[in-house]
Amino acid sequence: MAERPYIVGNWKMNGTRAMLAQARSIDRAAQNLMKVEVALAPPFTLIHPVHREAEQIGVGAQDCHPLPDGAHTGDISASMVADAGAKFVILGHSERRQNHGESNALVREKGTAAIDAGLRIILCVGETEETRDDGKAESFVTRQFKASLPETLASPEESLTVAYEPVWAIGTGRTPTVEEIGAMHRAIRATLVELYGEAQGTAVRILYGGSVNAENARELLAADEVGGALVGGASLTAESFLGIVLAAAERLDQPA
Ligand SMILES: O=C(CO)COP(=O)(O)O
Repeated sequence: MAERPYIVGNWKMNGTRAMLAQARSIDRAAQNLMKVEVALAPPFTLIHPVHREAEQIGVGAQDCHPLPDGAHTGDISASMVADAGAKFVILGHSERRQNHGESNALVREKGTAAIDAGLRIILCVGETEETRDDGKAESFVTRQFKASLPETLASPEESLTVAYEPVWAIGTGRTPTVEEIGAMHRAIRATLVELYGEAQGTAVRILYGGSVNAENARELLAADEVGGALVGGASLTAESFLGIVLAAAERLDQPA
């Protein structure tokens, strides 16, 4: 695992101001676990309130529009989430690809807009169960990843995190094996090195996401090339999320 693991909670369409107590607890605990980088991506409505609570953890958005402003009712731009306190944005999540028909090309445009607005991006990729059963998971994800990335990235290490989230593992309680995760993460790593060279390509963190919880985190975080986790359901309470953060911290203390 990378030197400083990155554990990110994606609250999806969950959370009202009552959830701020969870964010506060997570932030306070993270202050004693500095060797793990902890972040939350609440819904748009809570970005600024969570930002105001957070002394230690990073705050991000779950999406942004590719344009900076204009007549786009109901949309939120990258500079708007940055203004609210977001430091990063999750892009290309499979729920957006499925529910909003987001193409690789649109994800790429959003990524470019986010970087221009000074945000880091967490770019999500992942195959469906059918694609995995066909034996095409790695080739699919590699192609999806290349086509979703912003065309140029001045500093991939600073601006990019990749999240491998198999669609069939999200919210299902099912996860790939450690070997399957390792194989996919090695394929993504090889693509990063091909695109950005050895030094930059090896410095980008690759997170695993999909049914990560406090019980399985230790095992999943031990897979090859896993630099942290993107967590959905188990990030909604401080107790379960901090269990994952602790697993990441303990993993660091063990020999490889
Ligand atoms: O989609 C996810 C995080 O972005 C994973 O969600 P779950 O952890 O609920 O499976």
